[in-house]
Amino acid sequence: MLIHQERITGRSNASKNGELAMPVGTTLDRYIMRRQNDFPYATGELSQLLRDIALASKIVHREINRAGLMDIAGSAGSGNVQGETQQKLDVIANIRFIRALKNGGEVCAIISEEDDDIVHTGNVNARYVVAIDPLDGSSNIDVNVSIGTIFSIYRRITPVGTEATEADFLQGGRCQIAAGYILYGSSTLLVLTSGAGVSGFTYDNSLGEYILSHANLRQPPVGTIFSCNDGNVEDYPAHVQAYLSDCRRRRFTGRYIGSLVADFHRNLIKGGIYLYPPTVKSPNGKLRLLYECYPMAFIVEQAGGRATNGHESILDVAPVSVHQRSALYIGSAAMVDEL
Ligand SMILES: O=P(O)(O)OC[C@H]1O[C@](O)(COP(=O)(O)O)[C@@H](O)[C@@H]1O
Ligand SMILES: [Mg+2]
Ligand SMILES: [Mg+2]
Repeated sequence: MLIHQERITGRSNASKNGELAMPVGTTLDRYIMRRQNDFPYATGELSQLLRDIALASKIVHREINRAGLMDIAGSAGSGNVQGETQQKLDVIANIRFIRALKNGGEVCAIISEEDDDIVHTGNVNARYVVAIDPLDGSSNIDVNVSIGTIFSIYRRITPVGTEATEADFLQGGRCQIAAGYILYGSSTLLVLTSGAGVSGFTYDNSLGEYILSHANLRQPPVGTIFSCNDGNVEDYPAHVQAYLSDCRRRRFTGRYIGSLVADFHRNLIKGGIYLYPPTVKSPNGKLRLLYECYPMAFIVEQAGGRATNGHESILDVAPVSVHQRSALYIGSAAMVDEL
């Protein structure tokens, strides 16, 4: 069975970049089914996997909305492999996504920001693995600022029926079958790609459904927004500092929410660049290659933007360990090229 057959992309009445022209207002479920029907050999496993992620995100959406009412704000008192203090919602989101993927049956193993090692789901006959950042923007949880979830899906390379290994996760950014993020902001939005364009679905609380609201998202090639933690600028490489002072000279707008998903999404819609260069504290960059950089790079390239670590496209960076970090410069093509 050809991998590409599993991708949820349309070819019959595809728009210019292969993204099937689905009318705004289509439910995520119907969108997934329409894609699947375009591939005679599709088994529905990837479709079900995406539904499982959507389901878990609806539960996390609910938990986030009620966080202030139910003692789930603040630190969980535990740390993760990154040496970061886990927030209670980091742990809750992690449990929710892992449980949904385990019960869904389509995923054999998971790499999560919140777990040191591979989480084996017990579904050894499943053909997909998922790398996930269950809660992105943890520093913003308690202050009611937009946060997110980021995920990346691969087809396993180890034999079905056996336990997955790190090799299944270290295939490289261009082997992602699908990737996406959920933005828990003023509305909850699921943004998704599977290699033929990018679509966004807004969660309608009253229906409990994700509805296609942003068909065929394209990032403006130029923008006037730059997003970085200004407090770290002294650490940045000289050329990055020069680029930022040039942005200021040109009276570009500095916007930094401190949640990658939220900063990325704003720049995807309006045009702009997000930068997290190496710093003294994070000499290899702060963001994690497998479940932050790769999925966002897949999405941005599908939307016409660019992502680099300063030397090469993020999707070409060789993966060597499951929690490895990378510098990230991502956004409007002309701005990243200029940098
Ligand atoms: O506080 P800093 O150093 O600016 O870092 C903020 C960045 O770190 C992150 O919070 C890292 O992600 P997590 O919250 O998932 O650990 C990004 O979302 C954000 O862009
Ligand atoms: Mg993150
Ligand atoms: Mg996180």
